[in-house]
Amino acid sequence: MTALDLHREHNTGSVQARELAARVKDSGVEYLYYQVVTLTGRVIAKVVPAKHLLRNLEKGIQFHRTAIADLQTTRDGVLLGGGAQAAEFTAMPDMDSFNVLPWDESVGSFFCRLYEPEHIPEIGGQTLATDARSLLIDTHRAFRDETGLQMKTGCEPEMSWLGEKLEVHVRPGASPAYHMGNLELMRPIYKRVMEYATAMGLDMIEGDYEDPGQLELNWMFDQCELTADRLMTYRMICRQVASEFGVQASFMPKPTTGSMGNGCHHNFSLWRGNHNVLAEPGRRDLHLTEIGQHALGGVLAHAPGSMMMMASTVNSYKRYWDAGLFAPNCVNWGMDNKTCTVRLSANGRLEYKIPDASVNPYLSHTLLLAAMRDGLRNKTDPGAPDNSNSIPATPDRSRMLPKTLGEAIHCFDQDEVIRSALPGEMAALYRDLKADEWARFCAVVTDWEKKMYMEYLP
Ligand SMILES: NC(=O)CC[C@H](N)C(=O)O
Repeated sequence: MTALDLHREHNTGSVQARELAARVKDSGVEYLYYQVVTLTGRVIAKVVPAKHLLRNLEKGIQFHRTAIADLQTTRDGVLLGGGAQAAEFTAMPDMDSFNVLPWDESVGSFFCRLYEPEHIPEIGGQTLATDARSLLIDTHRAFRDETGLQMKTGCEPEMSWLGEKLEVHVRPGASPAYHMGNLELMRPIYKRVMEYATAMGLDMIEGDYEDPGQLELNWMFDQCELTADRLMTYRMICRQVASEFGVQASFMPKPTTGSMGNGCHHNFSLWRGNHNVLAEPGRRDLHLTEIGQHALGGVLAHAPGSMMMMASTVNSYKRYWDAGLFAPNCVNWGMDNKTCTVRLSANGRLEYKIPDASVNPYLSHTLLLAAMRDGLRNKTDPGAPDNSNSIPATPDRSRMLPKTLGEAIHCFDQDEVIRSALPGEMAALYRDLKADEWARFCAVVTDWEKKMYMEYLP
């Protein structure tokens, strides 16, 4: 049986399938979005009238891959799906991802997993090698099988809301963070986002205003694959709310020079059943168990190698250059130390601060699992916690994180554990996309250069 057969069997034969069909029928949903997340974290979709649900659960939805550069697969260097072969791929809906759009309850949605179509010899019915969402689900399952542990995470997406009416005055030398007046300015927006998010299954827990226009809203931590889906849903909600209010919602990692960047810190913990193995039960002083230290050791050892995916755009790196604005720039960890790459933020919870708001959460979580598995296997020592209370402007070279996308590509190439955490074709495609992005950026003459050099006379 292929992976596609198994998915189909589940979508057609199970009690869940019958219940879902009844639920969709009763819900008044008339249209369904079949959503696919691409390698660079875009959501693409097809819409189908809901009366075809049973057919779609069985046969899936076909997408023409040549139109989707960030999902392309090749075989022996030849584009699969190009030319005469024109192989579409099959997107199979995950039934438990069903949701209804709160802003138009006649529309429902699913997230899908992707498969090679059945007629392609040898690989027909296998998972599409470039499907990061499937990769996370499979990697987490393998991690559980090997270690007996599962990863729970909570993401902290920061983002910028831009619009004339949202501009705030910042007194020179002061920070607008937590300012009540600023939060009030955002009230209609955060209320609408939280209303939609709650309706779509996110258990909202808190929110705050940070730098000008920057809002962070959090929801409850959960299994890592659910958190990843919810981050995608959250971004879609923000886009919708922005259009309702005529403003712009941006997840750009560093929208303004000199202001804080938009991070997306990942808080993670490891669980055996109901027990969080990062902490000793009942112990109150801040501590990290031996198993937690090994997992952390892996995360730190592979932080440079995974940065191409954690901070995946040219712009991402501007966040780390501004020492003092709480984005890390070297490989270190600390006990409740906000300047570090990983912070033990509470007993049982590690906060990984490299990922930014544009991250593909399926890739970031996959790489966290791969790095932790390596740390657990090798009992990697994370070193002593860093007690210094500032981000070094010039960190010790041996502990430096890559400071450009170009350097991050190089670090990825050097890290066998991280490269092999992705199927070969996915690693190659992602690297190509990023190398192309970096090369195109390097060729652009910026305003900064013009200001610096246009008038320069020796
Ligand atoms: N609240 C904070 O710790 C700020 C984080 C910071 N905005 C970042 O880029 O990661």
